[in-house]
Amino acid sequence: MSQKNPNVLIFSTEEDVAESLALYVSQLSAKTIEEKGSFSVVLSGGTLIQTIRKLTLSPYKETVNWSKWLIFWVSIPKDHVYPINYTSSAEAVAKDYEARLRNLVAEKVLPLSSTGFPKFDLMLLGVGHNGHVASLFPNRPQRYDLKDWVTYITDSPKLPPARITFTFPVINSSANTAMVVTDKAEADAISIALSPVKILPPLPCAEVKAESLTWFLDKDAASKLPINA
Ligand SMILES: O=C1O[C@H](COP(=O)(O)O)[C@@H](O)[C@H](O)[C@H]1O
Repeated sequence: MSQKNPNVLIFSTEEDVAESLALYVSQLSAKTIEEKGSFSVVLSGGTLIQTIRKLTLSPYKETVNWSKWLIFWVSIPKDHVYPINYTSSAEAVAKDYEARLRNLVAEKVLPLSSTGFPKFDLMLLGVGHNGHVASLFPNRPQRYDLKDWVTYITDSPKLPPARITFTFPVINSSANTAMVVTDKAEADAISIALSPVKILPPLPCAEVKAESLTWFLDKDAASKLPINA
């Protein structure tokens, strides 16, 4: 994967981020469907779900070719996974999800990247105030998992404690990734992640890579970037 510098877009308001994100996703969807006939999209949880709301409104709800979309959830609070038997453990839920992904790759519904991990067309990620992405947290070993496609955590520092998550090798095999942040609480993490001065260990949100990586920030989230100082 060739890694270019990320594209950092800063908007005055959350509403402007939502507008721009809907346009970005709809254009990428149209281009990808024309090229390969489908569009695989990974959604993480959090406020991102609210920020992509404009895709469900006109003109996008009529113009996006939804029938060609494949949607995957990165980080699923165990209690919200209704189709899965949520009396089973987070470990079993993660294994089940990975097995389903492996089937989709075997059936050629999802391509395999040259990295050996599935390649999604678009990964939509938020960032937590401690710099986590998906459910890959600082000070938790899951962020260093280079083997699994899907892993689990039972002591998440953010509720709920039991979650499943894609691992970094999957996240970083994506063709396009949008990091969407619209909250002042994440401003410190954003400034650390986008600083040319690197800290060790890096925050998880600083470890996200993609062939095309775009940050969608509102002015609150971007308030601690040097350009806004
Ligand atoms: O726990 C999580 O939090 C982050 C940030 O959530 P937000 O509500 O502050 O946007 C989210 O992006 C991630 O998917 C989720 O696992």
